[in-house]
Amino acid sequence: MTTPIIQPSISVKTLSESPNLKSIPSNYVNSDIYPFDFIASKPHDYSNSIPTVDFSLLTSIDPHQRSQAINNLNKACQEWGFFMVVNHGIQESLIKKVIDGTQGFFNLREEEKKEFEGKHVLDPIRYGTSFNTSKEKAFFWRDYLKVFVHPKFHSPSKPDRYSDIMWEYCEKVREVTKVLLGGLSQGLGLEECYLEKTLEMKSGFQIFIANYYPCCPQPELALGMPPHSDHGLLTLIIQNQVGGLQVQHQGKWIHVNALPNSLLVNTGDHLEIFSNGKYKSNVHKVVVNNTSPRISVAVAHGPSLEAIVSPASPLVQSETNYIPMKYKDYMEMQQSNQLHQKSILEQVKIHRN
Ligand SMILES: O=C(O)CCC(=O)C(=O)O
Ligand SMILES: [Fe+2]
Repeated sequence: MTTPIIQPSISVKTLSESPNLKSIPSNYVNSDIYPFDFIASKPHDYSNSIPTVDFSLLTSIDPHQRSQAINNLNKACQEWGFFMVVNHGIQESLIKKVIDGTQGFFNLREEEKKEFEGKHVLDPIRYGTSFNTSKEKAFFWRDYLKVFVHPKFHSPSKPDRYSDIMWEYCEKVREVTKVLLGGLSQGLGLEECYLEKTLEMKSGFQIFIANYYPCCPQPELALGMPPHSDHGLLTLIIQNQVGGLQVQHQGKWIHVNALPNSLLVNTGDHLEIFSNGKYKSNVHKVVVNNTSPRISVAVAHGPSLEAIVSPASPLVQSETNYIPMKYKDYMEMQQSNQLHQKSILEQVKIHRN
């Protein structure tokens, strides 16, 4: 049994707090859209096999250690498109502040959060629910806050100190990303700074995405986020202690059991394009539960919004596999449509038979 349709403009946090909510409104039911056991099935728990990248080895002055770390990173991106970074040097206390500040934001009154609603997908601050309610048949059990933080830093004015915390965290996470991208550039057989220069990373786009997935009375019918890949190059994710992220690997869904204090990293569509298909963007989804709200903060890093991205020329021997496109246009297209698998990447992919 499900409750009748409610207006999509209400946040799922507010909805989940309605007294005696025993079932979800029918317009949040995703189980009709996805195959029967897609949401409720127990995911494979191969968490132990998820690749781990030791960041301290990647920055080691010992060339042997560094080259082993690059091989490891290269393998993780080729085989999974997903890995966990440990020893990254971002303090646990800062990560906690980001999560607590995010909780503080979502705890604001609905009218206060609505001040940050945003009207267009390219508005630098955008609070909302689901992914794109104007295009979706069924909504997702997720509220979000999306903020453009680089090259120009924006932030919501509430709650107190959230802006400072966001700024400090985004600077640090951008530094970590820079090192990872340098390693990946070398993993592709290019110079360490090749990717950074070609994609104009000095004015690279960085977006802070805070996600709130409240407790859900029927988690077997709802989805936090549908299967999708991210735009951009690398997305770095932190979460409260609550799991829910699942990544696709060799056709199976793997539940991500995050190592304490690790950064979870997804490869995005533009890394796939830039590498001419060597590093496939990862498909992931988020499931919800009925015991604890989940908070995650995903910071996505892409080229400059003005960069026209195509496969790196040294990697194109005879065939380019992707049509060049301005990153800004790609992002706008992704954000204005339904989020579904790799549907946007498919539009620039060249299929040969
Ligand atoms: O909540 C998560 O762990 C992942 C969120 C996500 O996939 C996204 O914001 O693109
Ligand atoms: Fe994602």
